[in-house]
Amino acid sequence: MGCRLPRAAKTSSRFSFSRTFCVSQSNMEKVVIVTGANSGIGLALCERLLTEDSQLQLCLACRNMQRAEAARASLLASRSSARIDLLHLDVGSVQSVLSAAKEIKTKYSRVDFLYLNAGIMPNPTVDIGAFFKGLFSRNAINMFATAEGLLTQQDRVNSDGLQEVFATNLFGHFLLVRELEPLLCQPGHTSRVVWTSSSNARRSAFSIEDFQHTKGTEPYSSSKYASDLLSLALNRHKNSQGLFSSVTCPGLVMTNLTFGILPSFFWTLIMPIMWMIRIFTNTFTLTPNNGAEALFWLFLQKPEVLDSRAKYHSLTSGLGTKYTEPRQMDIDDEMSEVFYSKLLELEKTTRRKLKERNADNEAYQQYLNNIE
Ligand SMILES: NC(=O)C1=CN([C@@H]2O[C@H](COP(=O)(O)OP(=O)(O)OC[C@H]3O[C@@H](n4cnc5c(N)ncnc54)[C@H](OP(=O)(O)O)[C@@H]3O)[C@@H](O)[C@H]2O)C=CC1
Ligand SMILES: CC(C)CCC[C@@H](C)[C@H]1CC[C@H]2C3=C(CC[C@]12C)[C@@]1(C)CCC(=O)[C@@H](C)[C@@H]1CC3
Repeated sequence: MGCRLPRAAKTSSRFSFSRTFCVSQSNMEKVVIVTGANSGIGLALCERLLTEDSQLQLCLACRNMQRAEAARASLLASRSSARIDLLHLDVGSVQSVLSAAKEIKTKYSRVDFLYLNAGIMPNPTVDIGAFFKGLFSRNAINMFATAEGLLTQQDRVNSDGLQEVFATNLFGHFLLVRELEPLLCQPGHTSRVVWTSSSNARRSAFSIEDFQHTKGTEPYSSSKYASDLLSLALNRHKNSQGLFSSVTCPGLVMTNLTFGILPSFFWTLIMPIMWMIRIFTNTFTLTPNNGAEALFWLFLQKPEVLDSRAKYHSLTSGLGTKYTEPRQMDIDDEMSEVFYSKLLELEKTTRRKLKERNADNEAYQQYLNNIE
């Protein structure tokens, strides 16, 4: 267990307002990109960031533009002068990541914070038997905090030929970081990448030989462990270029993702119990605002205070006080290094495949044009 951290001294200062952006954006205004910003923890984080720093250039990178518009409208409702851009990004699609990165590079000259928050847990199943067994064991608190042994998911292969959970929760984000390196690694400037991982990330669910988790039934847990490993590797490779990566766990938060685990009437039934459990476990943060605590707290920190081997947990006390606590991750340098090189390999093959696919499509289009 790590120590409880005080709320940091505010590092962001307020500067005169300027409406110009694009490449000419002022050196002082922070550019913050949040993936999966249209709901849940991502949206709550955006609210907190704008409340902290009204000069932010905030970019909501979302798959569903209708929901992104609604999110922007809700953010603007209380902060009409906020500077909020929308960007279409499906992190589960290689083509979409490359196009979005291109757009980011034309819009901004620098990225200060990149929150890699979008995530999925498709077709979850709860092992009710294991739940009741766990409930009366010494492991009960841990079970509520990590869902260990409780949850399985059904994954599938996406149109890029990748496992969907891996592609969305990890690889798309990795590719985005790779594409944005020129904006993230700038001389004399530090930039930050913040992953929304989970306490459900478990070494035993991850295999370096099967890092996409094609064989197991815990792709979510595996993908979150993969983000922990990757963050460590990014720090090793990129700190010297001014890029710092951190990992967070929002705790158990009631969002679309969790509401998708059990039927909604069930959640309504057990909600009073959930609020009671919160008295015994500080990981039941429950509201997106509480869940975003560690993500927001990291925004206020200087890179020098960060621990690349720690996961920053959003916690909420029984009385409702929210705070951030770093806890050491179960990761090792060797595995993170091997994983990093495997990701670089996969990046190469994926880019090559995409090029071939685009060339095939172009040739086919040409053929259609010729016979018309
Ligand atoms: N809720 C919890 O208890 C916990 C959540 N987390 C993590 O927090 C993160 C946010 O989830 P949470 O707020 O809970 O759930 P939500 O479902 O509310 O948010 C998930 C966000 O990710 C977006 N998203 C999903 N797939 C893609 C994609 N392919 N491309 C772009 N965006 C996508 C969703 O957009 P769309 O509207 O298009 O679906 C949505 O905005 C996730 O990474 C999750 O794993 C971690 C620990 C606990
Ligand atoms: C009576 C019922 C069978 C009660 C079932 C409760 C479970 C559905 C929850 C208990 C612990 C929860 C949990 C998560 C999901 C819902 C539970 C399994 C997460 C896995 C959600 C996503 C995360 O990333 C984790 C941090 C959560 C850990 C706890």
